[in-house]
Amino acid sequence: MEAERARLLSLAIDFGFDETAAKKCLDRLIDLYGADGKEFVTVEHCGDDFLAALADTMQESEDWDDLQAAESEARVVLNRMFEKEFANDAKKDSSMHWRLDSLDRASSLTNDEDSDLEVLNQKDFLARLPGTVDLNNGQTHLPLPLKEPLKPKGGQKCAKNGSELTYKDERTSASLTFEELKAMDQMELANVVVFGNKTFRPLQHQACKAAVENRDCFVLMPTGGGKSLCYQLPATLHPGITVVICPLLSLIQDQIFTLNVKYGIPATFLNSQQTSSQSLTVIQELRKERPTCKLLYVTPERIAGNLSFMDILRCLHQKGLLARFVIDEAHCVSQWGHDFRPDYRGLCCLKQNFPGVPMMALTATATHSVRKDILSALKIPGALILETSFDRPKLKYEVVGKCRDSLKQLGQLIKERFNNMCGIVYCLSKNECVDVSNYLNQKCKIKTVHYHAGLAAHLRVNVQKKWQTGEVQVVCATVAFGMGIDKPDVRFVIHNSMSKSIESYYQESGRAGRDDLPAACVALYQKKDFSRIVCMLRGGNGFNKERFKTAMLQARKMKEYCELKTECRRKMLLEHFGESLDRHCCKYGSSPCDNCLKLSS
Ligand SMILES: Nc1ncnc2c1ncn2[C@@H]1O[C@H](COP(=O)(O)OP(=O)(O)OP(=O)(O)O)[C@@H](O)[C@H]1O
Ligand SMILES: [Mg+2]
Repeated sequence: MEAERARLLSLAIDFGFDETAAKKCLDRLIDLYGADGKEFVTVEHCGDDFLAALADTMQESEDWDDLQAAESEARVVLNRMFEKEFANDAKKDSSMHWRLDSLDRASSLTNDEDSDLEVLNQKDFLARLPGTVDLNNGQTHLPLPLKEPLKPKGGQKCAKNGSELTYKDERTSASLTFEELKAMDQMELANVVVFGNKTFRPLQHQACKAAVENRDCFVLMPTGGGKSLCYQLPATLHPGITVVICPLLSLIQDQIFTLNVKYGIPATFLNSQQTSSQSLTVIQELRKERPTCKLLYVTPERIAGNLSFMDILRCLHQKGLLARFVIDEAHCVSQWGHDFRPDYRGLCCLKQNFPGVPMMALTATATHSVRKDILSALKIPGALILETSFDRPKLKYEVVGKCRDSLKQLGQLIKERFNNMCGIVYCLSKNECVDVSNYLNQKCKIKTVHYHAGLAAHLRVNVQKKWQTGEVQVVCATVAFGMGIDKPDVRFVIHNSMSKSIESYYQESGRAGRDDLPAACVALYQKKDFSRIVCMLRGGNGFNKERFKTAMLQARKMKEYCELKTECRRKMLLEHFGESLDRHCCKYGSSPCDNCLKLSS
């Protein structure tokens, strides 16, 4: 008993809990188990329960962030977009078009009655671009892009099994010649003309092709790898509607805006929080003989067990207009994933009810067991699996032990290594981001702003704008910052507190270096942060014992990452996702992790 007591105490201390509080809590636990249950008081039997009880007894001084606030704001924004659109529609007597005059060119390709690209041959297609191409004159150039012109980029590399794929000059303000356009297939042309991309990124073309061939497929690509295009492009080529299941309103908001406003592709949404008149308008559109919208975004609870929605899908299917189901952020399907959502489990009904309708599932974070679970839950065991390496070779992974004055340490780190560079500092709670931001501003004269889900929507937009335009250097944020944020030149992501899982860490740190230039991912670590994670997991909405255990396992793995002494951090991250890496690739690569760097020096 004494030996177990000592083990449990050392477990608590190892996880950063205060020793006196741990002793008290352990005495209570031993009392609870009583004389008969003594043999069960072991680390193996009740280690997690002990840590959980300990977390419960700790003073709740932190304001944990959750995505609820961001979600309700997104609902308001979506509602506004919706109302505005339909107010305009009443005037122009058309439906489901979010047109912008400046994007008429794109709209004319996708919104017109007979606009499905498949019915157009290449010549027709080009001829429909107003005043841009003289088909009798091979020299004429088609001006790009429909999106904001971006400067040509350096080659971005993606290594898979030793082979290197390079993608460069992704979007360019340079024009393409007629010859170049003529040599393109239908998908390449749509990529250029509708989406403003010069080339496909690795696997995008294969994924689009699989979709066009109506195959079920599972796409695994790193964060920011370009998964959306894999289903948005085929949606513009196919007749009918692509139904996209997306877990968060904030992600839907971002996609709806991009599709309608940037690309001129009509897209709409249904969620359980719309007013009945709003959903009725969408439903009427869907029930039309020939609906205009090409993509329909829905949240998962809209599908599972919803008979009226199933009926709408059935009607679309009967008319041959149900093009595809897309499950974005598919890791939410799996209980073993880092972001399990019970409603995603109900998506099995899609294949059951519509076996002939192809399905595409996409994620950036799935271990091998999660993948298997996703495929079986969605009932697509034979899906074509398309995966690129999760490696981000230009990201330098490091862990720095926190000193006593950790804020000073953070300020110095930014000043010395990332002076005037753009970055994100991730914090665990709302009050932590406010404190860190204030300290960096006042004591270190680093221009920062804070961001969490509790800020009003207009403040959040403001913060994002200031950071995006470079008016401030650093955002101190909770995990609420990141969804839909796609800034290319983030040079560093520092975790001021440990992430709750390897998956979250990979996603959050992956916001660095999207321009494929070197960037640093630094985790500041101290044991105490683990106990904060335990408190957060205990306090989370909809606490559930089983999920707590899974979350604890995930957090432990993250702790292991932070405590690696000599092993390669990149290797551990990749192995977590089932990918093997020869350590030499990190050690002799362009951005070795801190441990590999130590080895070579
Ligand atoms: N072929 C391409 N050429 C140039 N830019 C591209 C291409 N494909 C996608 N992009 C751009 O890359 C960015 C990231 O794309 P997207 O949001 O689809 O990534 P994602 O894989 O869904 O990332 P996340 O895992 O964060 O959701 C977007 O700005 C998108 O416009
Ligand atoms: Mg995405």
